Amino acid sequence: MSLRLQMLGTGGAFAKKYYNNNGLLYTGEFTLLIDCGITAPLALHQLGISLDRVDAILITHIHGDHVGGLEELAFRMKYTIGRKPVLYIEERLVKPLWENTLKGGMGQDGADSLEDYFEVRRLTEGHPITLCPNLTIELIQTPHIPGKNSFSLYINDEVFYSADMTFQPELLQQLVYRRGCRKILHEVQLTGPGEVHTTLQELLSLPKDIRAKISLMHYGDEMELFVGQTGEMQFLKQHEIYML
Ligand SMILES: O=c1ccn([C@@H]2O[C@@H]3COP(=O)(O)O[C@H]3[C@H]2O)c(=O)[nH]1
Ligand SMILES: [Zn+2]
Ligand SMILES: [Zn+2]
Repeated sequence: MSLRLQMLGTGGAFAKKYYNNNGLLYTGEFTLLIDCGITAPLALHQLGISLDRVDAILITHIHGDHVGGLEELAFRMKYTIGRKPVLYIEERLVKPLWENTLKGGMGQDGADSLEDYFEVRRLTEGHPITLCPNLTIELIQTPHIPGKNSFSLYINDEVFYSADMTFQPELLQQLVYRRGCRKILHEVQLTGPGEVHTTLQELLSLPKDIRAKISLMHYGDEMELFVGQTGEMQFLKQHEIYML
């Protein structure tokens, strides 16, 4: 069965209408949660998806809209389901995720590491890993904020899912023209000066054949004002299921 993607949310860090930009990737036999932000537990609840149906979580980087739901998810798994969630995480994110984000709430009763709550599967950038027979993911490090590691995903050697990142036209061209990338799910900042994100104006400067492969996500609450102004690029919609 081919891959399907359902976004629990498609909003940027401060968006209220569209929830955090977190997605469920379905292979038919395996379900991966890509990022688990503050709104992820509520979004799963509203969709009627129990935590038990999530086989693994993968995080792209450490910001609240991407990891802020991990405490609730792991506590509920521990105390109500009795199972540790599988967590795919780039090796350089392990320490900061525990020491700087989760330890304050979850360090208790002798629990003092990420492994006390998760089945941790460490990833290395540039080394693809097969999560199940028809799902392979390669992490590609992409610039976001100086000093903060952030990793985009290259799925099954043909679909690019951007983490939060600044505009990287050479990477997008290399993926499309040299690696056969046929779909790009890309974050976008609609207003203001980008700085730590990729702006709509920057994406509009890409060649038309690349724009035609892009769907937009991680946008602000003003999204509707921009419908019709994004060229060939379409906004991903929350909850809709897309074939990848
Ligand atoms: O140097 C900085 C650092 C952060 N921020 C904001 O904080 C948000 C954190 O989540 P995000 O990465 O989805 O989006 C970020 C931006 O909205 C910023 O504008 N400039
Ligand atoms: Zn974000
Ligand atoms: Zn971020």
